[in-house]
Amino acid sequence: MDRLRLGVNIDHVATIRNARGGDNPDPVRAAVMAQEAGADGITAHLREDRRHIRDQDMAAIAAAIDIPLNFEMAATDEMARIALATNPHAVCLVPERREERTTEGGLEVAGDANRLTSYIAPFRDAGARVSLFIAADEGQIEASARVGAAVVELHTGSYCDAVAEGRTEDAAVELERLIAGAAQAHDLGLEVHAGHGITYDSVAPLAAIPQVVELNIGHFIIGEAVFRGLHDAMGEMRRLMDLARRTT
Ligand SMILES: CC(=O)[C@@H](O)[C@H](O)COP(=O)(O)O
Ligand SMILES: NCC(=O)COP(=O)(O)O
Repeated sequence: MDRLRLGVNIDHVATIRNARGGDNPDPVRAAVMAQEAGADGITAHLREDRRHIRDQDMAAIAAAIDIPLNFEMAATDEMARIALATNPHAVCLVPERREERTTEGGLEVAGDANRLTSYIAPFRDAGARVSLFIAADEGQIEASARVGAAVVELHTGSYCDAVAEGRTEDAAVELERLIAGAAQAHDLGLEVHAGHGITYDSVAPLAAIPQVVELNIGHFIIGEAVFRGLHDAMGEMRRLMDLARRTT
């Protein structure tokens, strides 16, 4: 199997910065360090409420890195304007609710297919790969192919929560859902990514799904970097990913 790509999400460096205001710690520096430490891409989520990444961060990250930038955002007109001006390698459309603590559930694609088809078109024309952050649900996967996305990123949050909370039966059910979803998406011609809530404890079974070519991981890596540095935190994740890939 090909080497699995590791996209590092640096949102939560900005969360720490914003807790105090000012400029430190700088998410742009984190993006450059992650690149130096072997990240295959940088993911950043410009939320509508700007709770972590801000507009100027996105432009600065895009200018500072040489690896692909995956611009996560809600499918709004405001975000389309900003993202098209930033010219990212990829945009990943995610559902957003201001009251949520973190991204809950996947994007509703099946029920919003006409609007999303038109929304995606200018990104495709601009050469950006469009990814949809969805639950591993048959109808949403089928709709993602229909609206013209190139990529789906399967939401791994429920699986990772079950692993973290020791709910092994739930974890097994969620993992089966992700395995089936990855196969379906791949058969429909979609590139398959996965992400959300991934830790050292939950990464291996996800990395072993053969159709998954990229994992996007942020919160855990940034937290772990507090204790062991970004290079080591990423290195351990890389090691676990490569090991799982080799042993399948
Ligand atoms: C879509 C996704 O999974 C990430 O962008 C994540 O949402 C970032 O962290 P927050 O949800 O805490 O903003
Ligand atoms: N799209 C998922 C992502 O970028 C990382 O999510 P998390 O690891 O911060 O939960």
